[in-house]
Amino acid sequence: MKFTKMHGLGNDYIYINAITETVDNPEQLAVQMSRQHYGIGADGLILIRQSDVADFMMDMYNADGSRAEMCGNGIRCVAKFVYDNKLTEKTELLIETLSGVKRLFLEVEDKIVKMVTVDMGKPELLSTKIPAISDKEIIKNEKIEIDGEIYHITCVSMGNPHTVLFVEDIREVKLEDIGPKIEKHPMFPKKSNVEFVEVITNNIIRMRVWERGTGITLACGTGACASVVASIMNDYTDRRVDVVLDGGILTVDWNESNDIISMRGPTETVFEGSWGGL
Ligand SMILES: N[C@@H](CCC[C@H](N)C(=O)O)C(=O)O
Repeated sequence: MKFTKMHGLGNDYIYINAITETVDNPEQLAVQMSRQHYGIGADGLILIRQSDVADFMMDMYNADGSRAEMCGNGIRCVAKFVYDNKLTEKTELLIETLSGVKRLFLEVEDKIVKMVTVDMGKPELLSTKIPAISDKEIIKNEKIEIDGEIYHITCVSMGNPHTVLFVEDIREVKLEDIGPKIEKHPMFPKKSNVEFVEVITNNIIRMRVWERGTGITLACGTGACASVVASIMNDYTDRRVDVVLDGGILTVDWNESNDIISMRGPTETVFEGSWGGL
């Protein structure tokens, strides 16, 4: 089976053209391929499938084999994959996900994809839709207690669930300790991605992420968008923000007139290979 390893700001996935390759058990394959030392090593697996309603479909699995509704960096890499592999010549594409169809724009110079922007759609703020169990309709700067400590959370869905926490100094956050406790907190029936954010200016935030189903990653596109939405909701930033992640910078814009979020950033192909049959 042919695969391609790609990343967006170090958020790395294994990409398979499932239009031509048969993948029987994607959940199990995601676990096997994503493992360091015994597999390829990645944050998860992304299958590119045919779509009845868009140009292509993205089918995404985290490193633990769980399926996710949306992946912001992954979908930008899917756009580069289909262009580079000549599955399309379009530089404006529609890609179906489990959270709807997204529009993508490729910036191409001399046939080389430089940057990819994705229209991520509208954020969902209703707690019932995130989903999060709460007596509040919108969870904005609400308290939760974990191990006797009080944390303030803001919850946003970008098709997938996110919990954002603002901190004074991001270097002091013990992500590997607190991340999984929030991810698996009983208030989140589908678990949650977790973002810690330090506001630098009203146009720059620093963010680190604990991803549902994967753990610490170098970047998260949906997480960057959720963090910008939470920053605006809490009056910390303007609507166009550079999000500084461990792996690089994503530019996120929450359009005031149509409520749509766009996200722009780089994508890279690392290598190609074949899996199995040895
Ligand atoms: N890294 C992704 C998000 C991947 C899915 C996430 N872990 C989930 O389970 O919701 C991104 O760039 O958005």
